[in-house]
Amino acid sequence: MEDVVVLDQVSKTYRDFKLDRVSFTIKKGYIHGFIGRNGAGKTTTIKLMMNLIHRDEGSIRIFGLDNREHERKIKQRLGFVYADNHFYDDLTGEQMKRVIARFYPDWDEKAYNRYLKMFDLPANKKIKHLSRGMQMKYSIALALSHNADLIIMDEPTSGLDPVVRQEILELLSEVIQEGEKTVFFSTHITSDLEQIADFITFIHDGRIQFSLTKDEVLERYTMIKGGTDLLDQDNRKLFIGLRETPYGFEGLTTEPKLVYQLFQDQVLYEKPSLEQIMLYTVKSDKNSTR
Ligand SMILES: Nc1ncnc2c1ncn2[C@@H]1O[C@H](COP(=O)(O)OP(=O)(O)OP(=O)(O)O)[C@@H](O)[C@H]1O
Repeated sequence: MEDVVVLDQVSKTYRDFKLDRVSFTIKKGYIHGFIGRNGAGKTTTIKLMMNLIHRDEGSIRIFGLDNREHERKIKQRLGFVYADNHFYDDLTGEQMKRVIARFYPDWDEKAYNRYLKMFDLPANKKIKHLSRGMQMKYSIALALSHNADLIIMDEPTSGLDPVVRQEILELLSEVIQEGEKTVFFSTHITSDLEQIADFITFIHDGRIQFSLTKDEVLERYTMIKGGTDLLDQDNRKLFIGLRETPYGFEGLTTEPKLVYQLFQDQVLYEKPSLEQIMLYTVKSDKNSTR
């Protein structure tokens, strides 16, 4: 598998936050999701990749090139979609397109018109008069129309209704079908990733918790449910995170075989959702830093 992006030990310190030695790779031809809570460091990481802010340490290579030394060359092959509308509000879609198209020798007018139609986007309406969903679709259409090999998006589906979100997810799946293009996007919406992501990187408090294929993530963790009377000081250590109620406990583990040796059929073994994995991993982190 070819690496499109390689982050190696990338750090950035703000007054109250440190992005701490972040390393992961993005593989060509796949959809790669980037999850984490508010303030975990997703936007900071993306800004570093886009060379919008300067890293303190580490290296970032995109298409095999250093992202600072070869910024222009890289950006010709890259489509970047922001969470908020960064277009000139008073321009119409058509006027905006003319501004953007000039920057890209590979601009594909036919593709642009096809995406406008596919997304049902009016070309002659002022951008400020488009809904949020439409603005997002418009940004994606622009990114795709200059034939970008890599699309990077910061929270593309947040604040959108389920129908528009689904349309965008389907489009992204279509984009990678031929194996030439790569999509990387950050989100809080784990169900979007369950649906379409091939790879998932999870960041918490400025540190990467894991960067794996979706199948590896789902195989790694097991959710155990049973009565709280089964728990003692020792076997609690088998769980990454535990939630106890008067009716029983629910715990996430990466050691289902050890749990089975102890509890066998006294507990239930279930596949966790990505959301549960995120919640329980974060919880355990809180406990360990107390
Ligand atoms: N320019 C800055 N100066 C100081 N602190 C900053 C700056 N930019 C971001 N931060 C801090 O860095 C932390 C990480 O922010 P970041 O925007 O990367 O998180 P995020 O994971 O994208 O969150 P969200 O999901 O809410 O967008 C936050 O605590 C934020 O306050």
